[in-house]
Amino acid sequence: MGVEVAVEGLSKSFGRQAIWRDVTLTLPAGEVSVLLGPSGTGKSVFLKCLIGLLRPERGSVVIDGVDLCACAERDMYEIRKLFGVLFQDGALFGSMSIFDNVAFPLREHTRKSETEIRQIVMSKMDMVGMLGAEHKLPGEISGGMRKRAGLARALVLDPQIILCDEPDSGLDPVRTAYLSQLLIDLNAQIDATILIVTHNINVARTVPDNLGMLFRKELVMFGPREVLLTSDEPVVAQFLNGRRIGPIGMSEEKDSATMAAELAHQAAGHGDGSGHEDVRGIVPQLEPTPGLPARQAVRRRRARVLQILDTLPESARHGIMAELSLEDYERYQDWRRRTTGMAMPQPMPQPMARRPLPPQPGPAQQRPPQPGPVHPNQTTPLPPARRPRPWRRDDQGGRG
Ligand SMILES: Nc1ncnc2c1ncn2[C@@H]1O[C@H](COP(=O)(O)OP(=O)(O)OP(=O)(O)O)[C@@H](O)[C@H]1O
Repeated sequence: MGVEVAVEGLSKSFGRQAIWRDVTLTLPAGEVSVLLGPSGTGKSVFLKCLIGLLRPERGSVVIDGVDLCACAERDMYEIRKLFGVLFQDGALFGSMSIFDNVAFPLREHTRKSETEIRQIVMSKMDMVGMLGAEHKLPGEISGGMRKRAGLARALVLDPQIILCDEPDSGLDPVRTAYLSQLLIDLNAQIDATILIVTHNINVARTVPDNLGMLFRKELVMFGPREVLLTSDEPVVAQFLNGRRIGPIGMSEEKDSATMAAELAHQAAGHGDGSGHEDVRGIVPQLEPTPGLPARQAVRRRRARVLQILDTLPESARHGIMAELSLEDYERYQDWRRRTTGMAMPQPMPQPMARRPLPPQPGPAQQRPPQPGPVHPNQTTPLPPARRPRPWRRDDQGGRG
C-alpha cells in the first residue's frame, strides 16, 4: 500500500519572489489527489519540494516518519526510492529506445540482471498499454504514448507514491480520458498514493478522492473532492467554469479596478464566452476497468471522510451522504451513536436511496416557472433549460 505524505506549514520562495506560504495538507495513503491552480502558482515547485528536488524555507514534508526538509542526504535517497514521477513532458531521453528509457532507473538504481529488467520493463509496458512500442524512439511516437512511456518508467521501481505533473498537457480530450482511466486502474492494481497536478477540469472532477487548489500564494483548500466541487469560493467557481470574470487574472490575481471594469463590460452585454453553465457539483468518480480489483482506497477513504463529516460544509456533506449505500449509511449511524452518542448533524443529509421523493404536484399545485440565469442583456430571466430539474411532469401531472 502507498504511504501517507504529511505536509505542514511549507513555504517556498526564490530570492524575493514568494511562491506559496504555509501550505498544510495530507495526501492520505493509497488515495488519489489532484492539485489545481492557475498557471504559475507553483504547482510544479510543490511537487519538486515533495520529492526533495527543491528545499522549502519553512515547514516539513513527513514520509514514513522522515522529514524530507530536515533529513540527511542518505535518508533522502532512501525516501526518494518510494517515488515514481511522471514529468510534464515525459522527460524521456531522445536518443534511447522506449525500452531503454523505461529500463533506465532499474539499471541505475538496482543490481538486477538484464533478464529480470526485461521482465519488469515488459510488465510495466503492458500495464500502460505500450507493448510493441519498446524499440521505438521517443520522437517516433505520439505525445500520449510518450506520457504512457513516462508513466511506465515511473512505475519500474514499484513506487508507493506517484507524482504526475500535468499528465494531460498536450493531449486531446479522448487521450486524456484514457490517461485518467489508466491512473485509476493503476491505483486499483498497486494501491499507491497518487498526486496529480493539472489544469484539466474533467480530470479534477472525475479522478481524485481529494482535491485542492493553489491561488494567491496559498492553498485555498484541500480535502475530500466533494468540498471543492461544491464550493462557492469565487476563485473555485471561476476556475472550474473556466471564466474570465473572477479573481484570477491573465498573469495572476486581478486588482479590484480590473475586476470592476470587467463586471461593467459584462453588465453591458460583453460575455466572456463561458455561457451560463455551471459545472460545479459532484459527478461520479471513475471506477477501475471491469476485471480489475476494486480500489482499496475507496473503503479507507469512506471511513476517513465519515469521521470528519461534521466538519465539512453542508453541500459537501450532502454529496458524501448521497453517494453512500444504505448499508454504509446504517453502519455510519451505528458508529456515530456508539462513539459520540450524538444525533446526526442537522440538516440531516440522506443517502440517495432513502431520500423522500419530491412532492408530486397535482393539477391545482403546479410549480411556478423557476427563475433561470439572467443574461446581462436581459432584464428577465432566461428559461431554465440548462438547470438540472429534480422532477418532470407529464400532461397528467404524474412523475417522469
Ligand atoms: N528553479 C527556479 N528558480 C527560480 N524561479 C523558479 C524556479 N522554478 C520555478 N520558478 C518560478 O516559480 C513560479 C511557479 O512555477 P511553477 O512551474 O511551479 O508553476 P505552475 O503552477 O506549475 O505553472 P504551470 O501550470 O504553468 O505549469 C514561476 O514564477 C516560476 O518562474
